[in-house]
Amino acid sequence: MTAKTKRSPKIICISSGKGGVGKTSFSVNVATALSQKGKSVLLIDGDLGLANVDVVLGLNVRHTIQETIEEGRELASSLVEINPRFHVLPASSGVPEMATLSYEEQAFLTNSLEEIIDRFDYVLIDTAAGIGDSVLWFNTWSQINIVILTPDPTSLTDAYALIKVLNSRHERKHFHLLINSVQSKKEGQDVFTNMRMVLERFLKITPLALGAMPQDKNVSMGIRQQRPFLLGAPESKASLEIIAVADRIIAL
Ligand SMILES: Nc1ncnc2c1ncn2[C@@H]1O[C@H](COP(=O)(O)OP(=O)(O)OP(=O)(O)O)[C@@H](O)[C@H]1O
Repeated sequence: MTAKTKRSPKIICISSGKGGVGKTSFSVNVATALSQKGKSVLLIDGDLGLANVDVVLGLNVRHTIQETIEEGRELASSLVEINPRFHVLPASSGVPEMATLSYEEQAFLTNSLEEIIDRFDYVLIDTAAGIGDSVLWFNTWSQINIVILTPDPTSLTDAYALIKVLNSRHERKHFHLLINSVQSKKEGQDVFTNMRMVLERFLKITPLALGAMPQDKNVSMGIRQQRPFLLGAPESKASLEIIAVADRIIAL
């Protein structure tokens, strides 16, 4: 692919409501899997004030999205190449004001993003936790909304709250659920069925199942080693599920 090749990327937002449920780990690894399958991927760190995609990948970041918003620096200058088919757009950490962009800043960032994304097949956004403005805005900018939840009841509650807000205030109707840290396939199915019943009953939304990631020590090891578990442990249960999820994303 040359830098000038124009594409029509699929924009995919990855959110959860609750923090610490595995968004960043999932985003980094599914981006790696898509790139291994020959797709050109941009992963945006959408946690604008408390970024960690760069940490999980062990990147040496020179410029971030913050400099585009605050100084007008060209967004393309912040792109970090992981490999020719996988780029990252890092954000800043410890900058609280980045978490709440004004309407003008959001519009400026949207325009800047739209100038660079047509080089990619997939644009993935790893959002912040919670249901703050930037989370809602990235979700409405995207075509595909992935919501990650774990079997933990508080995770279900927060995922439901996120979907409710996106549905009631932003008219989003289609959600793909990724159940993370399950002990068995059955547990993943049970959590999905439970969430689907609640969403159908109270919001008239029928979610789609994207997959169930097993609890796997290779996931936390990958984070500690600052390397995708898909590369460090390609035969692990987590890697096999990530590859299956990447195939399902390609089929969407
Ligand atoms: N499938 C899994 N098996 C084992 N550990 C996991 C799994 N998924 C995530 N974890 C662990 O959970 C922790 C949080 O993961 P991660 O940082 O990806 O979550 P997050 O949702 O991005 O967090 P935040 O909301 O703070 O951005 C990490 O220590 C990670 O190793």
